[in-house]
Amino acid sequence: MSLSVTQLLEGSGARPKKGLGAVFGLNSDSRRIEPGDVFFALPGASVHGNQFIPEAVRRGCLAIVTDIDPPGDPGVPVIIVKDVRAAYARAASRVYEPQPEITVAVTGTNGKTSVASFVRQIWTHAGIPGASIGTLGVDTATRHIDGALTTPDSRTLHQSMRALKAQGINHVALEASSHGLDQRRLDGIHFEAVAFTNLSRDHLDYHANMDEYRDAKLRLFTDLLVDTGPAIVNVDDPEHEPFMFAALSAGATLLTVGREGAYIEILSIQPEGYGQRVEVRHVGEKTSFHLPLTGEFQVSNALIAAALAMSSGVDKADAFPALSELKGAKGRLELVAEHNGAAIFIDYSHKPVALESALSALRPYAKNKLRLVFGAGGDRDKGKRPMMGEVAQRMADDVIVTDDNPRTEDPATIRAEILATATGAKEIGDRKAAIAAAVKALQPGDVLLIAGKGHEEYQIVGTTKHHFSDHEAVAEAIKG
Ligand SMILES: CC(=O)N[C@H]1[C@@H](OP(=O)(O)OP(=O)(O)OC[C@H]2O[C@@H](n3ccc(=O)[nH]c3=O)[C@H](O)[C@@H]2O)O[C@H](CO)[C@@H](O)[C@@H]1O[C@H](C)C(=O)N[C@@H](C)C(=O)N[C@H](CCC(=O)O)C(=O)O
Ligand SMILES: Nc1ncnc2c1ncn2[C@@H]1O[C@H](COP(=O)(O)OP(=O)(O)OP(=O)(O)O)[C@@H](O)[C@H]1O
Ligand SMILES: N[C@H](CCC[C@H](N)C(=O)O)C(=O)O
Ligand SMILES: [Mg+2]
Repeated sequence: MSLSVTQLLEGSGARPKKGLGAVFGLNSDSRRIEPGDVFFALPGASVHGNQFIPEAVRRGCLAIVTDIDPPGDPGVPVIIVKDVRAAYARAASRVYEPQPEITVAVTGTNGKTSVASFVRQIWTHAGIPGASIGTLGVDTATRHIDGALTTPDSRTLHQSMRALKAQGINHVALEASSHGLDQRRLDGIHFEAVAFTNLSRDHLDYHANMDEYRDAKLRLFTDLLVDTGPAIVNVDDPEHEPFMFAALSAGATLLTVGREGAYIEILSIQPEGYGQRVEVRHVGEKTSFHLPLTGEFQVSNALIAAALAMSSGVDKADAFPALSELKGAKGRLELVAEHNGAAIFIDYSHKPVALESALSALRPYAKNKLRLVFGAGGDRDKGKRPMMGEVAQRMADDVIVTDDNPRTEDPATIRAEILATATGAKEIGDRKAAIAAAVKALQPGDVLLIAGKGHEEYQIVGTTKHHFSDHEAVAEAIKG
């Protein structure tokens, strides 16, 4: 379908001159402009896209949309809008039509990937073809495509969604990251239902403080939900109130979930093997089910997912039974092997509260020692490092501090920042060697947690991405 620039920018406040040709496509990266595209020059974290206007023009862009007057005369029409990131997102949703009609989104510091995956699995169980988009990439019941960001760039996102629609998929569950919300990557979507899992420290390298981090996440509730749509809030999280009030003031239908939940109330949780038996009350009616996942936090994730699924077309009669069939997202407290009478788990905890949740979930299974191998990513929030060291020191019996993705930082400095609080830990920088040493040390009754990289199949050192998989490192260590 071809659009005019006016149609592309509807709602942005701009009044483009008449007579511009039909838009071929759009891009915010000058290096990828094709003839007939509109170039959206965005205010970036490091540079302003206006710098790249000459390149975009050279490559044949039809017009430029930006938020401040660019220097000189670029030679093509320039359209100034107030919020160019939001305009870009809305334009992408129009250019890549048709889009799936039912979209839901989850935000929060931990649990987004798990919830999005669970919603997709519940839809599938109920006979609804669905997809999840987030940290893992784009997933349907039968296909997986790797992704780069948790919340993709608007253009990539809407292209992926159009491809899903073409496969007959009308239901999509999305992860809304704070970067994604702050950068308006999702502003082309009106969500059918939204959810909040929890809030704790993360990304303070990007957001100035916790208030700004929270405000970015609140946008999902205040700006992106359809009128009166369901807003699901985990009321067991100490930070839930602002989300509850945001939902109410936005006129949303508030659905609370948790031990204190009114929509889904958790009545009891009992361990059943590595899984758990859960009893809940859903709108007055009691239901019990086996959740085949380790960790109480997964109960919260599963129930939030059930609430999102029931808010987007799934019957209660299908939603709760589906929870007994859930598969954990890859590398989310995943039992990967049993060796010498010990259990080995891989988990994506790379934030203090996530690490704490994972260790406390595993403690009951450690008849002997609870062992931990972990590190912290470079070029990311440095404040997380001593906090994670403190959690490790307090909650694990044996700790090896190793490398995560050092990126452009000195790996030894990152380790030292963790070791400052994990004073009893050993240090083995090479992650493969650290995993081998931890596996070798396993005694019957031990539990080993390898934290931080979860599903990742790479390690970023400097700016190079090397192949690396915790799963493979464990398998090799077991083989000896
Ligand atoms: C800090 C951050 O979020 N950066 C994202 C942001 O880039 P930016 O605005 O900083 O870009 P910039 O380099 O300043 O450039 C400004 C503009 O000039 C354009 N440009 C640049 C160079 C050029 O030659 N020509 C050109 O047109 C750029 O395309 C951009 O539009 O917008 C880009 C396009 O959407 C993203 O790819 C990029 O993600 C980077 C790669 C990234 O690593 N982001 C991470 C931190 C992130 O977003 N993580 C979250 C949370 C993860 C989680 O908790 O799960 C995520 O959603 O993944
Ligand atoms: N509800 C929860 N409460 C506390 N910790 C959790 C919760 N859900 C998951 N975790 C922890 O956080 C880790 C990441 O989980 P998940 O990938 O589902 O979250 P996410 O929000 O998508 O994270 P990211 O922002 O890194 O993509 C898990 O491996 C686990 O350690
Ligand atoms: N989306 C997150 C992932 C972190 C994963 C961890 N392994 C690390 O490299 O810090 C980020 O980019 O901050
Ligand atoms: Mg995620």
